[in-house]
Amino acid sequence: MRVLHVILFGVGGVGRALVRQMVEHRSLHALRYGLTLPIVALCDRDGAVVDETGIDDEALLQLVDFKAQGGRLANHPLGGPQGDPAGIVDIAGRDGTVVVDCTASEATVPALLLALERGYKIVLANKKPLTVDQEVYDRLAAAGATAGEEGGPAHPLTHHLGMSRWETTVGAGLPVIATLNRLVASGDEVSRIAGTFSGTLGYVMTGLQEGRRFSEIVREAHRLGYTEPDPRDDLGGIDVARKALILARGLGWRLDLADVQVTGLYPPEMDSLSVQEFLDALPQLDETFQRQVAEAAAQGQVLRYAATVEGQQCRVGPTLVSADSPLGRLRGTDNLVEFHTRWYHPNPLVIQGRGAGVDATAAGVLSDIVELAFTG
Ligand SMILES: NC(=O)C1=CN([C@@H]2O[C@H](COP(=O)(O)OP(=O)(O)OC[C@H]3O[C@@H](n4cnc5c(N)ncnc54)[C@H](O)[C@@H]3O)[C@@H](O)[C@H]2O)C=CC1
Ligand SMILES: N[C@@H](CC=O)C(=O)O
Repeated sequence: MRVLHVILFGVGGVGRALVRQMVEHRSLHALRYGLTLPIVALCDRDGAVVDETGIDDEALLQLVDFKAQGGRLANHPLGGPQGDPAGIVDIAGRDGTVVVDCTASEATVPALLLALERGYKIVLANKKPLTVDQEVYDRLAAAGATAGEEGGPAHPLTHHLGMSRWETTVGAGLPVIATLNRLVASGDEVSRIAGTFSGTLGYVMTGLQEGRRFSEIVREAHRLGYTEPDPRDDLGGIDVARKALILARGLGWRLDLADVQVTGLYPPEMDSLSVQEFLDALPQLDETFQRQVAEAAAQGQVLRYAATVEGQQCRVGPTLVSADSPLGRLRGTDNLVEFHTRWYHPNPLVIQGRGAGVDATAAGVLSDIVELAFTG
């Protein structure tokens, strides 16, 4: 039996769905792939449960229920405090370990880098480690590869070869990163990537079209687990900007988050509010959106939040499109990603489907883990 020991950071919506799916599919993985995936550490923001033999399934399910009710692992009878993710990798890691990041925090970066230094594998749903400094991206992406020709970093697509996966960082469970990597690996020339990359903003825009109030739809998207922990990351465009940057860096472009041109959907004075205050203040934006959507509808148009990666530049922001266009016909959390390339021309290669949701995302993370068990 092949064994991959799992250290999981983040037991929020995606992390909990992942644990449930891992437990549910244990026999599938054993019978079909001869694979077992013991979870040796489960970590939240300030606590952890560690068991080097693998936390048993009954305890895992109990722990995710405890987390769903707002519990902290530091206070659980099986758990204890932790303030240092790299320390967890140090004590719980061993040959054949995969570190899975389902947080929305930069605090995991040292743990991920340590994991790669030790020869462990990594899977990220978290976009932040990939969108901080270019140097961190290079180290995460180039793991396991030899240095580039002048001793510089190895090519930033080498993660595809075996040590790491971050498929769900763009388009949740949709195969966007795998497609990008395959296009690049084949020598195809990607000239433009465009579309709508946010499940939350798709849900909001199509909800507005149905005549619903902006505030009501955003609160619902938050409750359903589509938004980032702070929904301003979605509404301000920074989450889509991160996705655009991940795609651009995947093409080998050397850009930073500050280089992405971002237009947000709420006024900057709302940045100083707490998350709850922001959610409470949303009705003040209802009328503006209602008017914009009505004006657009009168012209046969709808509002979408679009992204473009082209000519060494990334741009994200609201735009009006024909209600009859591919973007205009999208519904709910669906994303649409077009790859315009030398071989996919004039018609682009298109990926479309659910782009947010904890179950689809967790399933994407689980596929990444299973794939990594057979690489490297
Ligand atoms: N929800 C979705 O549809 C999708 C989410 N993602 C990404 O997956 C990640 C998780 O998303 P959700 O589960 O929805 O968010 P969430 O807010 O429900 O869960 C994140 C969890 O990480 C924990 N955390 C924060 N810092 C930590 C640390 N240093 N160590 C351990 N745990 C820490 C938080 O306490 C929280 O419980 C995010 O990065 C998000 O961008 C990606 C694709 C789709
Ligand atoms: N908040 C994000 C979740 C996936 O990355 C979105 O709505 O797309």
